[in-house]
Order: sequence, then C-alpha cells, then structure tokens
Amino acid sequence: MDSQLKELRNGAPDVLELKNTPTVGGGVGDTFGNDAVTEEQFTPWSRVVASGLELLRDPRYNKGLAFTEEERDHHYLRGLLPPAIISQELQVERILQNVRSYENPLEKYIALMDLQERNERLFYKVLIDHVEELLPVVYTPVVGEACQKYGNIFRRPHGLYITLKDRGHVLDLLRNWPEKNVEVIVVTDGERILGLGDLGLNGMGIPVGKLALYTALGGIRPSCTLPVAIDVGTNNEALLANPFYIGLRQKRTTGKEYDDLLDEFMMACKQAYGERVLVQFEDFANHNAFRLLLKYGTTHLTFNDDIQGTAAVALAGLMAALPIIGGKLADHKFLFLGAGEAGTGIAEIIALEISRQGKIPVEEARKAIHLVDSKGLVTKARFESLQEFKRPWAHDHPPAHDLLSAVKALKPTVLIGTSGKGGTFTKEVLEEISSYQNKPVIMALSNPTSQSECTAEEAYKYTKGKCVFASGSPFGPVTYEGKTYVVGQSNNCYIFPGLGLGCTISGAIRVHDDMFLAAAEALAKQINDDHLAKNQLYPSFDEIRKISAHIGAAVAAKAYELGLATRLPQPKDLFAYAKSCMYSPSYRKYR
Ligand SMILES: NC(=O)C1=CN([C@@H]2O[C@H](COP(=O)(O)OP(=O)(O)OC[C@H]3O[C@@H](n4cnc5c(N)ncnc54)[C@H](OP(=O)(O)O)[C@@H]3O)[C@@H](O)[C@H]2O)C=CC1
Ligand SMILES: CC(=O)C(=O)O
Ligand SMILES: [Mg+2]
Repeated sequence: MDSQLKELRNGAPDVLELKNTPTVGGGVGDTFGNDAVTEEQFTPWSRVVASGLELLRDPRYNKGLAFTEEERDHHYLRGLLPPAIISQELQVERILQNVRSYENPLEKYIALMDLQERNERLFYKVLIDHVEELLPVVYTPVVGEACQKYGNIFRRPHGLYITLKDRGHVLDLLRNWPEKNVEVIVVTDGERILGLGDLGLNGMGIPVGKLALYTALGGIRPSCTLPVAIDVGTNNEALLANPFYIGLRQKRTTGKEYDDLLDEFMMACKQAYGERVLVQFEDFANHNAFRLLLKYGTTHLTFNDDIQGTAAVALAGLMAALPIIGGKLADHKFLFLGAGEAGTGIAEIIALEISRQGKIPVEEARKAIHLVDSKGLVTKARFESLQEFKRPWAHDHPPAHDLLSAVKALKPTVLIGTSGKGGTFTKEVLEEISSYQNKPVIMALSNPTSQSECTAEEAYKYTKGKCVFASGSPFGPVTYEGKTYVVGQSNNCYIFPGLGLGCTISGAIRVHDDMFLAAAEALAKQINDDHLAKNQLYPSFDEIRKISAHIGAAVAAKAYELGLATRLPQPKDLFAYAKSCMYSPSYRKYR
C-alpha cells in the first residue's frame, strides 16, 4: 500500500503548509485512495485553508491557544489571540474540568458538541483520551435525552437533512455537503431512536454520535464521515406540537413515497461518493429495517447496525462468557425478550455460529433459541400473523403469555433483553432463572439506561450473585457479598467502528455476514482471565482503538478472502496496517 496515502488517512504529516491567502479550502489532501484524485495531486503537502480569523473559525484547522508564535506570525493571527500559548494536552485538561463541572449530563453533551464545532482535533483528543468517561455523554444514555430535546437545544446544524420536499434533488443536497471524499455515512429516519420510539428528525443526534465514534474509536477521518437524517414526518404528537421541533410538521409517509426517497438517496450516495462508500442504517423501525437491508444489501456497501452490529457484539459476549458458564454455545438454551431487529439479529448469528461449529443445518440450530414479543412466546400457532423476520423462530411449543411463564416453561440458560422496555427483567424472572441455573447469562441490551430490562445491581441481587451480566448502556461495577463485578457494555459501538475501518482499508464493495462473525471472534479474543475473574464480558473502552484495529484487520481479511476487497495487493500485516491508517487527533504544525 502506498505510504503517502496511508499518511493522508491518519492525518500525517505533522507539518502542514497553510497558504496565507484567506481562501477556504478544497479537500484534495483529505482523501484516501479516492480514484478521482491522483497521487500527484497529493504532493507537495500543502493545503489551501483560511488564515486569520477564518482559520480560528474553521474547526478542522483551529488550534485555539495552541498556535505557536511562528504560526501566529505567519497566519495573520497576531492580536486575534491572547498571548498565552497553551498546549493541546493542557487544553484537554481545561475542557475536562469544564465538562466535569456541569452536573446536568445534557449540559456536558452540549459543551462537547460545541467543542466539536469549534475545534475538531481537540474534541477528538478529549474523547479518545477519556473515552470511558465521555462515551456515556456523546453516546447512550445522554444522546437519548439530547435527541428527545434536539430542537430545544439546537445551536448549529450537524449533518445533512434530507426531507420529502427534496425528492428529485437528493444528489444536489449531497453536493452541498462540503466534503467530497465521504467514506462512511450513518443514516436514520428517526422512527425507532434507541428504546425511545419515533423522534422524527430529532434522531439526527444518533448518526452524529455514531460517526463521532467511527472517528474516536475506529480512526476514520472526521472529514470522511457524513451523518444523514431523512425526514418523512413523524407520528410523535408531542414533537409535532413542539414549536421548537426541527422537522417537517406532518405524519410519517409510508409506501411508494417513502421507498422512492430512500431509493433516490441510496443511488445518490453511490453517484456522489462511489461504490465504496459504506452506508450504515441506524434506528429505523423494523417494518423498514429488514426490507431495506434485503433490498440494498446486494447492491450497496451497507449494513443495518441494529440487526447485524448488535448481533456481532452480543455473540462476542456470549463467546467470552463460555469459560465462566461452561460448555459450547450449542449446549445452551437462549430466550429473548423482544423479537425485533436486535433480538432476531442476535438470534440468527447465534444459530449461524452453532450451525458452523456443529456442522448442522441452521434450521436445527435455531431450535435452541426462543423469542418473546409483546404478545408472548413466538410459536408455530402464531405463524400466519407473524412478521416475516419472526417466522424462523416460530417453534412448535405451547403458548406462554409472558416472560415469566416462558422462563418457567423453557428453562433458558441465557436471557437476552431486546424489548426497549425498562424493568421487564423483574425480580421474579431473575429469581426463577437462578433457581435452576448456576451461572445464567443475563443481557439487558435495551437503551438508554431508562429502558434497560434491569439494572446491574438488580441482576446480581436477585440472582444472588450467580449471574453473568452485561448491558447495552453503561453501569458501574457492582459489589455483591464482598465480590466486585465489572459490567461489560454489550453495545454495537464495539463493532461498527472496526467494521468501518476494515471495509475502508480493504476497499470492500459489500458487507457479508461472515464479516460480523469475524468481528465477533476478534472482539471475544480480547477477553482474558482477568476480565473473566470479574465477570467482564467486554474489554475496557480504554483499549478500544487497538480493539478496533483488530476488528478492522479481521473484517478486511474476510473481505479479501471473499473476493470483496478492491484495494490490492493485500497488506501483509493487516493489523499493523489498520493501526497505521487510524486518524490521530494531535495538532499538526503549520508552516
Ligand atoms: N445494545 C445494543 O447495542 C443495542 C440495543 N438495542 C436496543 O434494543 C431495543 C430494541 O431495539 P429493536 O430490536 O431495534 O426494536 P424493535 O422495535 O425492532 O423490537 C422490539 C421488540 O420488543 C418487543 N416488545 C416491546 N415491548 C415488549 C414487552 N413489554 N414485552 C415483550 N416484548 C416487547 C416488540 O414486540 P412486537 O414485535 O410484538 O411489537 C419487538 O419484538 C432498543 O431499546 C434498542 O435501544 C438495539 C440495537 C443495539
Ligand atoms: C446501540 C443502538 O444502536 C441502539 O440502541 O439502537
Ligand atoms: Mg441503533
């Protein structure tokens, strides 16, 4: 692979030549391997960006008080800054002090979003260096509250807004986006934001948050990311009545009008950014999510994070749990509360893995997996009325009208919550499962924290310390009868940044199910005896960039193996290569 391209990708070289002419910059040097840009155009290492006040106002290049004396001279900054020179490290400390001083989590979120708008490298340095502390602010749970109040806290637009009114002009909208070398898009239509329901255009907070993680956790350059919210209306009456709501004031459109807009968008993505732009579908309602995945999975580089990313992260946790709970996956019985995107997505990857390991048909493997939805246990008797994606799980079994009766009847060893309904793993359910199972796995995956099926403390308390617990939103450690357990966060954010990295470094043209299996295996391998001693099924986020590089390497290797990679030749050491391609947020020196 070309080292100059690699350097461009991770933001090197350290010395960047800024022209003194106060023009706002084209992004020639910001791409990586884009066919439209020749190598010659990359050299010499110079970019044309603003100087003076415009430089300070450009979040991509602004360094605040970190500009050196020389830079202040050369770039017309004299008088525009106070005399103190503060290093990036000290700036990080200052930001942290400020963020920590806010008691209200939403204020912390606003402060970080403001920073992203003001000084992008500082934002990413703060986030990367303090990921464990700040992830809950830019991501679940606080991003959930931010979405609920998005209009009320609105300051500046983030991302690209595409509405029903833009039909026929979607490509023009993409062309209005200032970056031309987009590699990863996260798109939502806002209909199922976390477990908070239809939040309409307020859902933009999710693509913005997810893409911040693509950069911070997965090393994708910020300029190569594009958050998109598609506005087809909302059925959320409270939002429609809210004067500060930012979206169209109409009920959701469905049918042909909806499909045409989505079609136009998907086509425009390819036209604007080429075959290799990765489009991640996020927080669509399940009546659209599955069919859109089916429709575009074979024509675009795309995946559904809630179905597939979640599946991979849950499988990784289960693989990691086996040394504690004993046996192979095939020796366990799985029960889900929630038979939607996350539930059936996880169920299917478990079945695929059991089928692969045991060399048995996937239909056979599915028999150990049962799901409960809002109407009770999914059974054969309900087959005709079931949505397509639930049908593979309609087993021949007597009805069970609620979770407790299903647990009593089926005696699962693994209980997974993907219902979006908080408090549904009740004391009775948890006591029941621990009455016959010595080490039950309890995964309460619904987000945000308010929707978690139970808290970590409840899980350990009601199972009398027997369970192995993981959750979708973060919980602190729990001490039960003198033993402290660390709660792993079973969240797709362990997977998608590395998956994106793997796709971009290999130039993948399709996302294949086997890439998720590879990602899950790579993640599970990060768990060691120290983690297991604390029931910790997922590694600490402090190690996430290294983990993302491992996942990226595994995904890229799979892409090469399947003939889906287009960046040739394949690098010899994919892990080293993935690491070397990751964006670094350190300031560069300006000549
Ligand atoms: N940890 C992670 O990484 C992820 C977590 N999630 C979380 O999972 C949750 C669900 O998401 P998703 O699967 O996409 O949503 P869906 O809407 O696709 O599925 C929700 C499922 O839960 C069922 N359900 C709802 N209420 C109840 C209830 N009271 N009792 C039993 N079942 C119920 C629904 O039943 P019915 O079909 O009958 O309506 C449906 O089957 C959300 O909170 C989301 O935040 C999602 C993705 C990733
Ligand atoms: C994590 C995630 O994608 C969700 O809760 O929807
Ligand atoms: Mg989601």
